[in-house]
Amino acid sequence: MSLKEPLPVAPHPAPDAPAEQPHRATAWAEARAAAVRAGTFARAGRAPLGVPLARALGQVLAEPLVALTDLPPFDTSAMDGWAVAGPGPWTVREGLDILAGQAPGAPTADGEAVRIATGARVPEGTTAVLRTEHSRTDRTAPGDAVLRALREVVAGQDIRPRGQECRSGDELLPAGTRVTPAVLGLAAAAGYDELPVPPRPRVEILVLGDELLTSGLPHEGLIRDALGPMLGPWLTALGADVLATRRIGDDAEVLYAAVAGSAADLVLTTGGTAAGPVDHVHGVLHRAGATLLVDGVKVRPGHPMLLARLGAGPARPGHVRHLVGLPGNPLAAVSGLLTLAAPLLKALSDDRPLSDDRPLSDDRPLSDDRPTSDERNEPSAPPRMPVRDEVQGHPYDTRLVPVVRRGGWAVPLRYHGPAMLRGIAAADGLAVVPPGGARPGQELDILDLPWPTADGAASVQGACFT
Ligand SMILES: Nc1nc2c(c(=O)[nH]1)N[C@H]1C(S)=C(S)[C@@H](COP(=O)(O)OP(=O)(O)OC[C@H]3O[C@@H](n4cnc5c(N)ncnc54)[C@H](O)[C@@H]3O)O[C@H]1N2
Ligand code: MOO
Repeated sequence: MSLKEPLPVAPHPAPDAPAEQPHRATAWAEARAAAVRAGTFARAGRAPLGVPLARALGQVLAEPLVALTDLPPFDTSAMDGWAVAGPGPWTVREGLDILAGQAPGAPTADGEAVRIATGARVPEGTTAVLRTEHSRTDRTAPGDAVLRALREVVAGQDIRPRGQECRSGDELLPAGTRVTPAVLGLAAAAGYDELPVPPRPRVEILVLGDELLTSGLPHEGLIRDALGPMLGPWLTALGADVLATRRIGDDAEVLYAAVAGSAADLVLTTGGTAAGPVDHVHGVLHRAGATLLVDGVKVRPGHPMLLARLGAGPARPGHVRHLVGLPGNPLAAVSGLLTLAAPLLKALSDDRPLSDDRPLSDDRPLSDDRPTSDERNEPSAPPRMPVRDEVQGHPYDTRLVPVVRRGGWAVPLRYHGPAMLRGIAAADGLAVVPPGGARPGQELDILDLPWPTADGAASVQGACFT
């Protein structure tokens, strides 16, 4: 594979270009759609994973739950009492009590009765179970007794016949069912040790930058890594399995080896997306034979973000891997996370069956904007809210602005600069501000954060508003 020609964007304006020229980066909504396409494409090659019952809770069934046995698996006594054969009174077969979990007892002959416990296998020849409290035994001689019924006995009473609930091979639940505690119980009863669930997307985070410290205070030009501690938990909250967060520095060789050797479905890099002397992401992608699907997005902050398809990597032949390059500025990285990584991961872990109305591809021309039915509802429409205050817009690009929800309004927060996290840390979501800005009262899409927010109440305290 090679870099796509022509590139869909020119991320860096020519030196003599006037400021604020519309660049050829991908429009924000189209970039999200491209990320969905990438996730959907990668999903097609993923086989369900068998996980032990205890780990399946909360996931969805990747395949229908088909009974592996008849339920009940044998004719079962529903009560403690007597297995009887034919009409009474019955001769009691002493010393042959049948308990649950035992091998089948000897067949009962017409006119015989044998003691039986709830859940025990009903012996062949049994025509009914007589509850203890509906019976009387009269001793006729030492070791001999006769059993009499105190009520009418109906054939088959208190016997749960084999297969009453299901036959082996019956579909008990359809694919896509959420695994609840009750589903775990049913699955265990039906013979399952493991359940087939969609594999969680595996993500590896590569944090670039020689200037980053992992502890202590900034000093001598060095700053704290704000993205390493943030991205892993954020991706986990999005349902990903985070394999590792690795600090790579600004070493192109180490970055190449990490990208080429990653077994993850999604490699997420931070920093190094621009054109500075140590911004190695583009060079490494080129060397790795990656296909750039999105190279720059018309969004502020975060416009140098990118999405690429990588070669298969070490995990298995045909493994579809992608890389999302997040810009280094921390709020720009959040923007890339919500624009590219989150929709890709959502599509990758979507548990609805794939449609077959059009061959899947993650790099069909941007001009082909007819959605497949897999994409039709994706990314799912975010909630909308009126914005309380005027929000300044970018002339050509979408803006993502941290907001709190307060009294039915989205209230924009200060400290929304590309390098700042103070706004997003107090926010309930990010408002999507169209090019040109928004008037007070204008309805805006709000991107939710993948954790419970206080919907204003707690976040407002100490937050600074524009
Ligand atoms: N000539 C150009 N320069 C820049 C452009 C451009 O289009 N042309 N875009 C600017 C924009 S916008 C952004 S955003 C950044 C993106 O830069 P990179 O992705 O290459 O990121 P870095 O240069 O590595 O870092 C940028 C900035 O962020 C700080 N940083 C990086 N990683 C972390 C981290 N883990 N935690 C905290 N802070 C981090 C880094 O120290 C820099 O200050 O490029 C502009 N330049
Ligand atoms: O991505 Mo940058 O300024 O747009 O932070």
